[in-house]
Amino acid sequence: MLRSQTKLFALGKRQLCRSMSKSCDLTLVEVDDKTGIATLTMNKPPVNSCNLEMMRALKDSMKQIEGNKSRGIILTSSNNKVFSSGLDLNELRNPEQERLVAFWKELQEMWLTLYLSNLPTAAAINGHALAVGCVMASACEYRVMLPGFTIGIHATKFGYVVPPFIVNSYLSVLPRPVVERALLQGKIFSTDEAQQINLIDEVANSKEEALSKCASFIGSFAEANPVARALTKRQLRAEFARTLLDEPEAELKESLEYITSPLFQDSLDAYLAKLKSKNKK
Ligand SMILES: CCCC/C=C/CC(=O)SCCNC(=O)CCNC(=O)[C@H](O)C(C)(C)COP(=O)(O)OP(=O)(O)OC[C@H]1O[C@@H](n2cnc3c(N)ncnc32)[C@H](O)[C@@H]1OP(=O)(O)O
Repeated sequence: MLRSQTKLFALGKRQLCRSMSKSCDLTLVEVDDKTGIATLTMNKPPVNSCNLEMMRALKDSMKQIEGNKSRGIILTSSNNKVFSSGLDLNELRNPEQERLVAFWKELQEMWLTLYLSNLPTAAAINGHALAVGCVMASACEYRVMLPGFTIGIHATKFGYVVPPFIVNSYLSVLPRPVVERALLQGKIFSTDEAQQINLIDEVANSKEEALSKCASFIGSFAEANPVARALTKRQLRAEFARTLLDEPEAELKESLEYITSPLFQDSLDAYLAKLKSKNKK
């Protein structure tokens, strides 16, 4: 570990995850030695779907970055077509109770860790960002997206009643009437549409440019006291995180009841069949 870190230091980069546990394969963390900004790359082929292990890896990586006194986090993907395809739908289909409980708790914790991170956060959206993929991007403080991709929360299209913390992720970025219409329609936005409604802040023409714009955003806090910044952010965001901070068990119970209902399971079956059949044509 020490030897590879030293070598990477010499190249001007610190790579944190090199020889860590297996979960690190799902995420890669690289800290720029000059700026102190960490790039957290989702790395779960084929489409960065979030299963239990992926969400645990994301949460652990974010905690590791915070503990390492980095100056900010840029969330991105190693797949140049897909930022994240959202929750792994296989986790929701005919789930085994114990795993489903662990899965949902991990989603709650991963979202809280990102949404309330002490550090400035930015998403370099270098591919489609669907459902929880969009939720993760919205939980960041800044979003830069590449052209020609899509972003949105389309849960109502496959029979899911959107939980309050996911609604709040949107509400912290978009005005209420826009959120209401987008969620009820299950609207997926193109990059241009997302920029028009301010779901994203900027468009970049390459991943490098997106990362650089995210780094500039994080750099804009150079003059702010990190503790004052972090506490003010927490204060501003606490209201939207309230359900999960105060009553995670109630939210868990409600979500589990819904996920295991025949109504949801039937819709999910139909949706998954459609998704799979696309590749057989
Ligand atoms: C219950 C929660 C509360 C409400 C919130 C909902 C949260 C969620 O996040 S649910 C997840 C919803 N996500 C989706 O509906 C995304 C579906 N995927 C796609 O539209 C496309 O895969 C893509 C645009 C992301 C990428 O397209 P591309 O052509 O590059 O890849 P594919 O050939 O479609 O996919 C490859 C492979 O991966 C499987 N897959 C894709 N997404 C998921 C997923 N979310 N969970 C599980 N599996 C997924 C897809 O079926 C393909 O599998 P096969 O190779 O076996 O056919």
